[in-house]
Amino acid sequence: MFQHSESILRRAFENGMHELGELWRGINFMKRIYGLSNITNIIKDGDLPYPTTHQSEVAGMSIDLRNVSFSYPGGKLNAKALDDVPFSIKSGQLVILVGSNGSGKSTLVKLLARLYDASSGQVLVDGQDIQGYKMVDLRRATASLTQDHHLYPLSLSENIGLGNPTQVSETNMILDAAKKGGADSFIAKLKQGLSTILDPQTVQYSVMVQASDKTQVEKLKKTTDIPGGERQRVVASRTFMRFTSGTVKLVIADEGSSALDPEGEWELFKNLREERQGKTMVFVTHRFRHLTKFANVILCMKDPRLVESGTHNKLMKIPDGEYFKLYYIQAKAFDS
Ligand SMILES: Nc1ncnc2c1ncn2[C@@H]1O[C@H](COP(=O)(O)OP(=O)(O)OP(=O)(O)O)[C@@H](O)[C@H]1O
Repeated sequence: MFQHSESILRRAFENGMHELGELWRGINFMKRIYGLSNITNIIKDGDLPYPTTHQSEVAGMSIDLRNVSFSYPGGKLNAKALDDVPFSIKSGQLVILVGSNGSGKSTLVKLLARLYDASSGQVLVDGQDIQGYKMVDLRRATASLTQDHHLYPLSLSENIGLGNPTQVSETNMILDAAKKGGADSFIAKLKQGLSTILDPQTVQYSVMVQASDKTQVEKLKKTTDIPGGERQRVVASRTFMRFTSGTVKLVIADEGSSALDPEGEWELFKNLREERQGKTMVFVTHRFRHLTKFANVILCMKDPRLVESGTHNKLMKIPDGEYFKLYYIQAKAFDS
């Protein structure tokens, strides 16, 4: 009797502690959301509409980097994430950005998406300084598919439909986007299909807890109702939904397929390529071998500089070159 009461008491105490922990996490989460409203955007907005009336409505974005250098605010003293990088991407080109870890690939695409401004040098979009354009127009014209995208505690249909909010209830468009993003098969296996609501406790593990709280992030990752590969498929489907807006002129895919199996990744890039009409595409991936024959330009980074650029055939003619080396390393790592 005593033992029974003690075990009930202990369980009640443990449950109470667990609930307290949840409450504490919830309060911290809310605090961080309210904290966001105090953050001011240090990137200055421009006033030029994009696309301008001179630009073709149907052409992809052209991009020129003029000797761009960049250091992260608060990063290591004098550490450059990009050093004197020049290149040109013509409207509608498919570009593959390669390089070893930490060579500056993600930083480069963050500058193209204007998440940061260059510390020196200039980024030109369709011949004009990127800083002159209205940010909202540039965002509307850019679709980014990265590892960091979030899912929301909404239905799968809404999670995909948010790519084009005006069409969020168009089931056929959403189904088509899910197919292109590779999410259709796993969604079909769910009892509630597209109507499945993602669990608010687990779906946003990366924002529910501090990223530095690694144990908690790992715990939530394990209990999440949608595993990594499937998350990426849903996020990719949202990108395809975004294309239905007709406003996208630049597509950036930065390791947005890293959690997919090779077949899933191949399929995703094939479907992206099929949407090329009127869009410039920049793909960042360590598994680039299957893409090389489609690339107009390959940009090869080596910390933190652009060391080679050109077609696959041109770069493979530099036998001790960086691209040549990466090509064989990744071929061994991923194709065996
Ligand atoms: N937010 C940040 N603050 C400070 N330094 C950063 C930040 N993000 C990246 N860096 C540094 O900038 C450099 C370039 O990083 P970046 O992420 O662009 O490389 P990457 O080529 O995309 O690497 P990977 O292939 O591993 O994704 C690295 O030295 C990195 O440590």
